[in-house]
Amino acid sequence: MLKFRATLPIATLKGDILQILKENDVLVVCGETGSGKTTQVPQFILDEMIESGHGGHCNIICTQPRRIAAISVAERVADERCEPSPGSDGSLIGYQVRLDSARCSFVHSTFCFKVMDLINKLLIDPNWPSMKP
Ligand SMILES: Nc1ncnc2c1ncn2[C@@H]1O[C@H](COP(=O)(O)OP(=O)(O)OP(=O)(O)O)[C@@H](O)[C@H]1O
Repeated sequence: MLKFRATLPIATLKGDILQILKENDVLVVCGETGSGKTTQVPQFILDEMIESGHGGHCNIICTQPRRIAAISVAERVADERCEPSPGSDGSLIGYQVRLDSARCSFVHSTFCFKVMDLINKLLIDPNWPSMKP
């Protein structure tokens, strides 16, 4: 999996992406379909936060247009990281699609949401997700 990830076009841009994110609040990434935007960019950020000792404060939300895509991306990222299924004990990855939630109670790292569900959640609680110490 690590070798596969390194072959994706976006892999060569990891350093640039992280550097730009340090200096800016917003980064727009455009690339060919399958180049790794969805599965890799959240992992670049997550790994950087873990390596710098801030993994516990890291909260990444990855929205997807469809329910099946949200679940599939979460499962794919968990596979790539050799982690248990999304939402299982010890997995850093979770997803939420309407009432279908696979999310660890103690880790808040990467969530794949159907985009409308995220908007609804934020309309109910603009402070969501709250950072945990
Ligand atoms: N569920 C999966 N099963 C197998 N391979 C996958 C899966 N999801 C992604 N991949 C592989 O990972 C690569 C990167 O996928 P990713 O979804 O990150 O690309 P993307 O740039 O976000 O594409 P898109 O613009 O279509 O959303 C794909 O080219 C594919 O080879």
